[in-house]
Amino acid sequence: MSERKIPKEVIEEVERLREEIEYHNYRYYVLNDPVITDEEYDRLMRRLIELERMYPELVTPDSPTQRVGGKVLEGFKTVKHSVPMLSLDNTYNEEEILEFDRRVKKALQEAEVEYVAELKIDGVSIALRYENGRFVLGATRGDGIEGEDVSENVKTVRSIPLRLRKPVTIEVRGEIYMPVDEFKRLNDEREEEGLPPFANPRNAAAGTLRQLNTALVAARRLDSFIYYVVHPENYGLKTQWEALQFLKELGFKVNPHSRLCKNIQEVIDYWKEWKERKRELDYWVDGVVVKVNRFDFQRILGETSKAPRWAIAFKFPAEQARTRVLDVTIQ
Ligand SMILES: NC(=O)c1cnc(OC2CCCC2)nc1N
Repeated sequence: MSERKIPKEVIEEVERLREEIEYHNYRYYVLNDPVITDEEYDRLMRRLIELERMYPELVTPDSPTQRVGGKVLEGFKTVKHSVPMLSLDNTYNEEEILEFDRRVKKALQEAEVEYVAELKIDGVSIALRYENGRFVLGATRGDGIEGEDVSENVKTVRSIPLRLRKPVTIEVRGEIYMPVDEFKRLNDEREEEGLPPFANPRNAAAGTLRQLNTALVAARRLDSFIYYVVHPENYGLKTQWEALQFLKELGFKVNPHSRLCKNIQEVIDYWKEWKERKRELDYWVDGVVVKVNRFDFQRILGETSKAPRWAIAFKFPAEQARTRVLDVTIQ
């Protein structure tokens, strides 16, 4: 069949709808500050779905219509990480975090070292690749060297942009998590269906990302926080704090509670504050991730095969297992 000529105004309308819909996804899911009603948003999406159905050759992998899922995959391809996805060593108390600070200062021969303190989101690590600002790959951590290509499922996470606000080629990393109220709703649903409940939001997020039916993933509300730029020097970034700002400018959802600390004492103060305040959050956190702020210092400190020497997890005390039975006070 000869190539059907698609009217220019159709191509223009499709492109405009894509930009507009992705902009509203950004406003709603990243900024939590929508500027149109749900009805207006649905009307835009329905119009784009209709045009893509009339002209399937116009569909692109980064079209917002791909966010509603509908594919059932055979399996996930394996993908090699550009640089290993490292894990974190753990510390559990002030004495151990002070020891980390001493080790860092000794290796750097520095008297003062700035840190970035970030809430440790209890979710699933994810690597995201973009080419000229367009989403091309989402991969799980796997064994740190290789992960699974879960791109089709990642596209359903509304806070993960399909197109960046700058046309950069970049890889970023972060956490995909399930908000607590979605976790509760999902477990209620599973109980009604006679399915076993998920033990915690992390397992629920991991289990969802492993689904081969993307419509099912789209029906569950996963969210994200991005915290890492691969090869930050390629973008003129000198510190982790600058990297977090850059990620925000690109359109990623970045955790608003991260704090630049001028010394380890401020890190300890931050940890003490959030050990108490974490109940205010609608996602689970299991501690604080402490990172040396300057990238030149990170390069000097380097990594072991498993974890960086320039970052560490400062865990909150484990909560005693929540008893389902209400505490009964003896009258
Ligand atoms: N769960 C988190 O919130 C989290 C995890 N990891 C990192 O940093 C990686 C970057 C290099 C080693 C650890 N930061 C975080 N905030």
